[in-house]
Amino acid sequence: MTHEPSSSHPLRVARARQPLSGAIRVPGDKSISHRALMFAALARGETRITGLLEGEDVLRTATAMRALGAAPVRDEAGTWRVTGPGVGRLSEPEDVLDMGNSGTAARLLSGILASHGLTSVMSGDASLRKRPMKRVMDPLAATGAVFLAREGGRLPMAIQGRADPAPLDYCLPVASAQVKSAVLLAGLNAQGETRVEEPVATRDHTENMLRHFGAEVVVEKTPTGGRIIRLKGRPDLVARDIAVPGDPSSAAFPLVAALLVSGSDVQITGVGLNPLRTGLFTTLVEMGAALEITNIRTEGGEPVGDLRARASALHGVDVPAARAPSMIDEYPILAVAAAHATGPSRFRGVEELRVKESDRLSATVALLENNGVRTTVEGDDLIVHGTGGDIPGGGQVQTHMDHRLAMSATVLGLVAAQQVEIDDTGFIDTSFPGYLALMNSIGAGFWI
Ligand SMILES: O=C(O)C1=C[C@@H](OP(=O)(O)O)[C@@H](O)[C@H](O)C1
Ligand SMILES: C=C(OP(=O)(O)O)C(=O)O
Repeated sequence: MTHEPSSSHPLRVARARQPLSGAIRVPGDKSISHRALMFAALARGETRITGLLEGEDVLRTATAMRALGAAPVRDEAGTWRVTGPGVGRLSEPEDVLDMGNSGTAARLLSGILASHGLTSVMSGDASLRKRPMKRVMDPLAATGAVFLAREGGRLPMAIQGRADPAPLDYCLPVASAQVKSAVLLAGLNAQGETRVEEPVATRDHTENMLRHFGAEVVVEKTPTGGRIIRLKGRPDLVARDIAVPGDPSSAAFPLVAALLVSGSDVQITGVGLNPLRTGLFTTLVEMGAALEITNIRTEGGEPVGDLRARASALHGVDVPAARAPSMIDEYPILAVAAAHATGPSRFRGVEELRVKESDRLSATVALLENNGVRTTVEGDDLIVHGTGGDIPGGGQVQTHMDHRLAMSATVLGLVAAQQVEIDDTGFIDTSFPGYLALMNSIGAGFWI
């Protein structure tokens, strides 16, 4: 069942009474987990996935792949086996595909559905039904697939896919790994070369996984920091095991909590360090964070390492727009760090925050303002006026069905003078099941 606000889980968070300490692991990477299930379904043979994130978003993808004729089987926590029908061989789903809260699942799956000769209908929860799908419908329509969506390109959406999709040549108008991935996934069943150009590099898990399963992918860096990706169509994708690293976007929450709660010392092991995901770590170090990254190794084709964060007096920072794709999901928690820091911080070019699970720009502003922290929005920039460790708190937080807002609010509560009241923490399960308990294991003292 999709978690809806009617079954909300409110939480009141009080200031931490002790330093946070200990060594933890965070759940598997959400982006890689969605892709692992999808690629396994498109490959010949049985793929074994370890470390799969069993959050609600990824379970939606597993259910959708089952409806399309793949057979994902859960052997034990995080360990799954998927037998793929293979590219071009998926079967027509009998019912609506419900993608819950997950933009990644909906957008990536659109690429697969457009390039198979079947008709499908996709929907999602109240948050996902508000999010723009035109960004994938527009490029994917050039395959010959037909899309029918609600006003403004919103779900529910019907897709009449093509068994012989035309290969695409597309330049991304927005920095979006989801759109890039939808185009590449559609290219798998197209004869000839699919080409995607991105003006700014975005997370490249799709490209890495395509190669992992045996596709020919050529990536060229452009002089201005972008990339051109070429995929040879109709590759023979062959099942290969996948080890999913810990999610850096999830690690962000205990990490920032450790930096802010006085006296803390926390280690987070096995965290993915793909350079297109680590903008937050770079930014925190610029703010003066005592953040060490050690034991860097490669696991399943992705760099992985261990993090150690110790409480630090942070100062304000100016985050360039070009860094946004490498930390796009981390702005709400970075805003909490900036609220605690000394001096102002400016996050440049964060317009994409407006189309996430909530309008994260407005919701982040409300999170801080309702708790006594001043903010300014100038065009597409967010400015947070740091309090120098003096966050009043005492506010109510509306999370708008957004897991990252909810987790950011819990961290704010740990360092605010007055309790912070959060309307619903239930959506945390979309990306970080067990978050509150894991935080309690290092001393957060959440009342759950
Ligand atoms: O490709 C992915 O796995 C993701 C890409 C990002 O979205 P956009 O592509 O919309 O930037 C990110 O916000 C999302 O959490 C996961
Ligand atoms: C934006 C996010 O996810 P999605 O787009 O998959 O809903 C997120 O996890 O922060």
